[in-house]
Amino acid sequence: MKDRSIEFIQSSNTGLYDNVAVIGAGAWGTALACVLVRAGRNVTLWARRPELAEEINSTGLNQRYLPDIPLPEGLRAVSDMGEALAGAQAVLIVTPSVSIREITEQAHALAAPEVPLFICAKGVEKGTHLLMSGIAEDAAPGRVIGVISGPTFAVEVAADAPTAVTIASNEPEWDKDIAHHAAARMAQSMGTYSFRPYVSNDMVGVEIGGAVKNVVAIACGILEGAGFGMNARAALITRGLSEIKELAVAMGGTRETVTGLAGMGDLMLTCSSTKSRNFSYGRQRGAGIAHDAVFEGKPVVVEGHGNALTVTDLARALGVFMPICEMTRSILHDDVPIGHAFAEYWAAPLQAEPRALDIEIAHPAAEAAFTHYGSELP
Ligand SMILES: NC(=O)C1=CN([C@@H]2O[C@H](COP(=O)(O)OP(=O)(O)OC[C@H]3O[C@@H](n4cnc5c(N)ncnc54)[C@H](OP(=O)(O)O)[C@@H]3O)[C@@H](O)[C@H]2O)C=CC1
Ligand SMILES: O=C(CO)COP(=O)(O)O
Repeated sequence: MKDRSIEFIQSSNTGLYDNVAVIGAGAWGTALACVLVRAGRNVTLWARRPELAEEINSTGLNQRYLPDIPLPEGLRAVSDMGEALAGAQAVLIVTPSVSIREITEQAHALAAPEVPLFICAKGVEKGTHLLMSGIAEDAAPGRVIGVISGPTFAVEVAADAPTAVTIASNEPEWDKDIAHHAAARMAQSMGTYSFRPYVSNDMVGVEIGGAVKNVVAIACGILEGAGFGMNARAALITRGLSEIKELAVAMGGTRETVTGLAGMGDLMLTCSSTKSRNFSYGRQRGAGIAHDAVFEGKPVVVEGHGNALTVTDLARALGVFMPICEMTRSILHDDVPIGHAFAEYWAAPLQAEPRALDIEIAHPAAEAAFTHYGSELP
């Protein structure tokens, strides 16, 4: 049967957010601002450095974050957050996860109270174990909070390549009044011929996918850098999905969301391309390059590095076992040699698939795995 509420949205523009502020002019913030301009919205992009705002306005480029990609006409950048938020009907917050609390507090103080905030960073906060939406609910009490996530390399989105995302928000009873639901309004406000948003009311499921896939992508990169083949990568992606599923369900999300764009979609993308900073970081570490020398020593946002700690802290607190994330944590944060960490994972007692069956069988060659990988790898 046809979904009549969706039909209503398609035939109505009353719910559009005409004026949108995008907070953060890095790769992802600038790419999302491009989408919104192409969708016909009035967009103000906030850059914390005035010289970056000036470059975007005067050259139509953001060379540091999106080299040589022409930005659409009509995109206006400012470095005063108050100016960016004046008149905004919706706000996208697109800075790295460690800055989301501070930036959300600032935006909350400046934006009109009815304006929803959509968080576009991926991660879990250190100490509190909060997802990005949880931080925002803390930092901006009483406000509608949404998230945008999915398999989306910024460089492709900025270049107008076909891309699908999931947009979720924290409003109750969204199915009863979908035309006025913030996720649906934002989906309609930013959809273009190339950019296809899906809507969801499972923020937790959407966010767990985004946070954990970066950790698994580092693990996949490490194994590739260390010389493993595609079989090992496929195993990690699949078992990584199982870890995402277990954590999401423990947090109140659904398995279905995890198999969607923001879970499986983003996991597949990030674990299989050197366009991913997380995968590339892992690949360099796997090839024996020290943390400080990765990306030739230039600072690059690699969310999975810090999230290897925060995701496993969260999982431990909930009693969820995430062996791939634990392996990654031990390599990145506890200096465990890659071969040893991998053997620890690979030589664990054999289990059922799915793991919910809770069966453990002795590994017939656990010692050999330690001998083999422990001595073969860096
Ligand atoms: N790039 C991508 O393909 C995608 C990224 N994301 C997520 O989006 C988030 C942002 O990533 P991305 O845009 O790629 O990162 P970038 O490194 O490209 O840009 C980061 C931006 O945030 C600003 N910034 C950094 N630290 C702070 C701070 N403490 N306070 C305020 N602004 C700050 C930077 O400003 P300055 O230039 O002044 O340093 C820069 O404008 C991450 O969580 C990432 O996982 C999600 C989907 C796709
Ligand atoms: O989140 C992303 C793609 O969906 C971007 O991945 P990286 O941060 O690894 O580049």
